[in-house]
Amino acid sequence: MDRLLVLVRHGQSDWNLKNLFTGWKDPDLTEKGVDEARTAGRRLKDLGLSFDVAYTSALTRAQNTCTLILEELGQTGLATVRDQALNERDYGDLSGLNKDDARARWGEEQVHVWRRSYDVSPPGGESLKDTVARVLPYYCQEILPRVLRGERVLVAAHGNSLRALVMVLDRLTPKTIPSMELDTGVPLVYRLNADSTVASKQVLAG
Ligand SMILES: O=C(O)[C@@H](CO)OP(=O)(O)O
Repeated sequence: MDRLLVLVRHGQSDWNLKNLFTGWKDPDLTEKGVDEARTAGRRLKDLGLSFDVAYTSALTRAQNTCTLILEELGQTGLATVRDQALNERDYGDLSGLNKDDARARWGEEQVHVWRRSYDVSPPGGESLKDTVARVLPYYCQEILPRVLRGERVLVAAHGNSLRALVMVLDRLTPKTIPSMELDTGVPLVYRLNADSTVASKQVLAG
């Protein structure tokens, strides 16, 4: 049985381009982001992949990425579940601030800790650990059972909500997760074993 799970971070957003902390704010894709989403769809199609269900967040940039991928696959109208459990990590008081301005104000090191550490939360926001605690139950209850039944599942979400999932799938640790980056619009193609561990992983980068 092909237990297929594809994770893809949304294409470039307007606030990615402007270098702003985004979190639960809701900017749309840039033109480049639209291209990245379409390219992701074409790469999946070139592999001969298609899906039985798609999951995305409650945020526009992920939803539109999902729609564009499905268009490229000729699967417009596929059953798609939108849930805020898959939203980006909430950046709290940092949301809307420029990342370079934040570095100038609080220092490179502190900003890196807020962005990439496992358990340090930005003021008013979620740490990656908090994000794992939100995303993982949703994955285990809603997504994983479908994959294990042999449904082919696409998840279009966000840098940090997907880092939370990849951390679990790839068995990364609080020490190794800080160096793990996800590029916009690059699908991660996982095949799972019956016990939900990873059988294979393919990164569909250029
Ligand atoms: O701003 C954000 O919400 C995220 C993703 O774009 O940024 P970072 O890579 O700094 O976690």
